[in-house]
Amino acid sequence: MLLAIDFDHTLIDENSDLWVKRLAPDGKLPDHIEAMYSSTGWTDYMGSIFKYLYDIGIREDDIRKCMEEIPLTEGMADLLKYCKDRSYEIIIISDSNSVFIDMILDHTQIQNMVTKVFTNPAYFDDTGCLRIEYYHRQDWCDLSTINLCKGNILQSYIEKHGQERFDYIFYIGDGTNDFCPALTLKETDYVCPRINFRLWKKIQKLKNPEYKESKEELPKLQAQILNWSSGLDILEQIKQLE
Ligand SMILES: Cc1ncc(COP(=O)(O)O)c(C=O)c1O
Ligand SMILES: [Mg+2]
Repeated sequence: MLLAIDFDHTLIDENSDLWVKRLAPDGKLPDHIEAMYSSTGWTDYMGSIFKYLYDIGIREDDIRKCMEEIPLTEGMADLLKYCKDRSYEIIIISDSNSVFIDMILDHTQIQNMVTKVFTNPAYFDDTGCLRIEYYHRQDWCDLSTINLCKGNILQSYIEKHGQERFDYIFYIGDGTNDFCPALTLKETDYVCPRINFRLWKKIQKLKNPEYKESKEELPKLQAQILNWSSGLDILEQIKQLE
């Protein structure tokens, strides 16, 4: 069994990149930084936010405390613990960054339950400013951001470790950037969209008969769909498969 889990709004119940903005005065960033946001990639935008926070005196400890306030999503700690106890593999694939994810995994004591984290590498430089880099630079997938294609990461992981090792693969996510990995799954796998979030809405639309009859060429989703609002919904399904 392989569990591939998104981070923001999936493992944690917030978006860590948006959450860090509360360290700015009144939670507001200068317009020229906000103007850098792009839905095709937000790594440069986040890099500018980190530089700005550094310039106004925010340091590693402030960022850590800020990250430690973010709650895990309901049922996720139970789901991870159950899977870890059975030696199932758990990977995180996220377009956040390695510093935020490490801080939160350490604080919530789930670091040792996770086999591997795939995300944009980040570090505090010699002056103490948080820096972020692209996970990779990609031009093959227009469902993904330019710096991170989750479908490519998931499939590379499966190929590297051997498809036969995983009787079932669960991909758990919430956002539009989780659609690409969802499309790479087989009929025996499960895509788990968080109810009422963007991935769920996208998949609902795909299954709608009216949309099906339209002439638009539809992406093919082969995996079974397991909608969820708590990690326990996914845990229940895993128990049924055992
Ligand atoms: C600024 C920003 N950070 C992070 C994310 C999502 O990251 P993740 O892949 O961890 O859900 C989004 C999604 O739109 C975003 O806009
Ligand atoms: Mg997400």
